[in-house]
Formats: sequence, C-alpha cells, structure tokens
Amino acid sequence: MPILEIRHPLIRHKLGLMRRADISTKNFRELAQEVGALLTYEATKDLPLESYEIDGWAGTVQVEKIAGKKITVVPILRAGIGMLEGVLSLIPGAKVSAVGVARNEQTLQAHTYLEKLVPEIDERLAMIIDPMLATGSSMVATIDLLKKAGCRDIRAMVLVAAPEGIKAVHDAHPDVTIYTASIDQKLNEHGYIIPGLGDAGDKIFGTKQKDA
Ligand SMILES: O=P(O)(O)OC[C@H]1O[C@H](OP(=O)(O)OP(=O)(O)O)[C@H](O)[C@@H]1O
Ligand SMILES: O=c1cc[nH]c(=O)[nH]1
Ligand SMILES: [Mg+2]
Repeated sequence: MPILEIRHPLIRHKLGLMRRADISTKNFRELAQEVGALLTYEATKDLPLESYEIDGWAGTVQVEKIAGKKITVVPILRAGIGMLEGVLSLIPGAKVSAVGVARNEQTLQAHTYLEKLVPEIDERLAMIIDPMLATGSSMVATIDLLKKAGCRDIRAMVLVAAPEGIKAVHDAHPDVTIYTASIDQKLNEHGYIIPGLGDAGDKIFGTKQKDA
C-alpha cells in the first residue's frame, strides 16, 4: 500500500475549506496543522505496542506504550513547517530533522539547500511532511537523502498528491508509503496540482497575494 488516501469526514471537510480561493492565511495555517494531525493519527496506527506495569489508583495495572521505535519528523522547508505543530501535537517527543528543498519553477527540478538531520536518524522512523506532492521531485530528493543517512523506515504525509508525484515516488522508492488527504486529478502546464491548493508555501507564509 504505497499510497493511502485517508477519506475521513473531518479531513474531507477541512480540505474542502482549504481549497477556497479566498481563504485567509490564518485559516489556511490552522487547517494545515489540523489535517497534519489527522494524517499523523492514520500514519501511526500500525506502530507496535509493548505492555508494562504501573501503580494505578486501585493497584497495579498493565498499560501500553509505543515499543522501541524512535521517530523523527522531517518537514520539507518551507511549506512542511505548516504541518509540523499538528504532527507534534500527537507525537510531542519526536525529534525534528529539517530538510530544505526548493523546486525550480522553470525546470520543476528540486534543489536541496539544507540538511539538518537529528542524531541516530538511522534508528528512527522518519515521517516526512510536505503539503504538496506535485511532480514528486522534492519528495524523491528528500527520501534519497534520508536513505543515504541510513533511514530504512520512511513514511510521507502530504495534504494533496498528484498522480504524477505518486508515480515518481513509487518508481524511485516503492517501500515508502504516502498518506494523503486527497489524490487530485493532475498537474497543470506549470506543475501545479489541479484542483490542488495553489502555492501552499505562499499561503502558509503569506508571501504572495495570488496563486500561480
Ligand atoms: O512535487 P514537486 O514538484 O517537487 O513540488 C512540491 C514542492 O513544491 C513546494 O515547495 P517549494 O519548492 O515551492 O518551496 P516552499 O516550500 O519554500 O514554498 C511544495 O511545498 C513541495 O515541497
Ligand atoms: O500545486 C502545487 C505544486 C507545487 N507546490 C505548491 O505549493 N503547489
Ligand atoms: Mg517545498
């Protein structure tokens, strides 16, 4: 299951709000974090648990905790920051590995400009976050560098995914599962997702008035 579209009613409702052309920066930001948290809930549902004993109010009780696996969240800068708090609201102990990737808007090729990976990343589950999976170039570059650093268990969470990007990730890294709120129709001639969300980075950071 390399791609999972999470068709939960809360996600569908929130994503619908995000698609409005006149959405404010404030609302877009809030919803990106909320959908990020909801995707995290799904993307972690197979994490193994282990039992342990605690002193409860009525004596000892067996409870559970997530077993062994340490997690690093990997936001792809900039726009991935727009989901980070939502993800950390559910896994507050996760370490954050920031990866800076910008796509050249003419060639649509990704260029990596920052790699700030946490220690022992090879022992961690890496959860990549980025609102948009368009051509897939940024995601493939990020997975490439994580694998070079020794990561073996990598998952990706994106708000919206284009079929072209899903295929690119699957062709390059068939072991990586993508969790998304929506598989959209296609890319336009500028490499933007249709119907998509417009330029997610600009909407989160308030850097542009109009969509491309
Ligand atoms: O699948 P792709 O074709 O690579 O496109 C998707 C990438 O493009 C956007 O980032 P952008 O490079 O615009 O940078 P930003 O996050 O700083 O806005 C988006 O946030 C993804 O990282
Ligand atoms: O549709 C797209 C494609 C790339 N980056 C975005 O922010 N939106
Ligand atoms: Mg980006």
